[in-house]
Amino acid sequence: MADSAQVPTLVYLVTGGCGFLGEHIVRMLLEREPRLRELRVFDLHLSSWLEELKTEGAGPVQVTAIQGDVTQAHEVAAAMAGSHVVIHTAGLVDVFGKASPKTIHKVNVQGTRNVIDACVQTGTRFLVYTSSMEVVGPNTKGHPFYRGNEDTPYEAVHRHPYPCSKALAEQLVLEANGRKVNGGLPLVTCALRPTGIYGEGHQVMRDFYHQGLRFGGRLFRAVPASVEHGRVYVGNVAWMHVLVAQELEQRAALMGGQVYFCYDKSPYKSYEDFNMEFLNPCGIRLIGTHPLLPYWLLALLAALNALLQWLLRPLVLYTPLLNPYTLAVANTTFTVSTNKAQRHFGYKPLFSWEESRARTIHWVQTMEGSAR
Ligand SMILES: NC(=O)C1=CN([C@@H]2O[C@H](COP(=O)(O)OP(=O)(O)OC[C@H]3O[C@@H](n4cnc5c(N)ncnc54)[C@H](O)[C@@H]3O)[C@@H](O)[C@H]2O)C=CC1
Ligand SMILES: CC(C)CCC[C@@H](C)[C@H]1CC[C@H]2[C@@H]3[C@H](O)CC4=CC(=O)CC[C@]4(C)[C@H]3CC[C@]12C
Repeated sequence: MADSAQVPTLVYLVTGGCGFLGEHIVRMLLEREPRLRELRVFDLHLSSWLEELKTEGAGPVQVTAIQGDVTQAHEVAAAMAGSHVVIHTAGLVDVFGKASPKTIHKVNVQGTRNVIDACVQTGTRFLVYTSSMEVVGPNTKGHPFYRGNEDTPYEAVHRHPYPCSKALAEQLVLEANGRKVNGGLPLVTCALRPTGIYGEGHQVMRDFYHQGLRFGGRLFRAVPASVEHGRVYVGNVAWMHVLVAQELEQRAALMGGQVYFCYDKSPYKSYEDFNMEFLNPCGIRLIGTHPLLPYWLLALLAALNALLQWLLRPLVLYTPLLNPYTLAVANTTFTVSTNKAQRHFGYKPLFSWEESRARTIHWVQTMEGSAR
């Protein structure tokens, strides 16, 4: 990438740029990448905020909205022609059985293959991939991953289509590092592994909030408070993507082919206790210091939900929050403690825990249908 502090020259493409994380990446790039000339936002479904951004919020940067499908190689290649950096965040995030395993594989694995091939074909040299903590675990055996880092040994065994697809896609991205792209220069790739992301726009948080409202401002504890979950604020995940994209050229030898967990100063808590950091100030209480139902009963209900999903599939899509996979993930400690991103490219969280919390609470309070 040419160093051009004065004249913006760079063209970025963000796949999945209209999603929860994608929107934050798009806005962060506009705020924090002064070398940006054009920002291409590629997504299956284009959002209305993009139109507003194009007309008002982008300053001198040209924002180009591209409605496209990562599973269609020609669409990806056409969108990518002439771009310098790709942030590939598009993906099918489904642990509830909304999509078939085949579709999840197609979008997450074939889609990623198409992005890599398009880099090679069009001569795009820098690829940042949004992977996931799920590539590591929790594994099917429920082994805890406690304050682990990128080098912590862990038996990564997956059966669920989502983590399987993310693991395969990440592998493709890492193996592509060093491949010659059109023009003869090497591709530089990197994968970021967020833990559970939270913040403005988080759909699962929205669901929990509305469920709490339906139950008269109450949620019932389902997971022991002792099970810790790694969580990271969406603004910090977006900032990490932008920083990696900015540093990949200068530090290609160090960063190329590497994985980085996304982390910040969010506290380690159980999934539910963490959510209460935001939902409590919005009028929702978590009932019980221990799970109200014993684990065996929850496991039975989860299995029943899975059976119902299968039986009802020809008639209706039944996708409850509780299924054997979500129960297992929610009940397994998975926390990260690392400074690899700081050592390799100087990452420091842009948002403190207090700011991340305040922003998320504000979002819940102003959400459509909120109690205020
Ligand atoms: N939400 C979370 O807690 C975590 C998410 N991730 C990863 O972060 C990425 C973004 O996730 P979220 O923003 O949470 O999900 P999201 O569902 O809000 O965003 C994904 C975006 O990709 C787009 N997309 C889906 N299929 C597409 C296709 N075939 N072609 C083009 N665009 C397509 C969707 O329209 C959507 O805008 C995903 O790759 C996910 O695996 C990783 C760790 C945690
Ligand atoms: C009622 C149940 C007992 C509790 C339900 C909570 C679950 C819906 C969520 C608990 C842990 C979440 C996952 C975790 O944060 C890791 C993830 C990483 C990703 O890349 C995608 C999302 C997710 C799988 C996330 C999904 C919801 C949970 C399973």
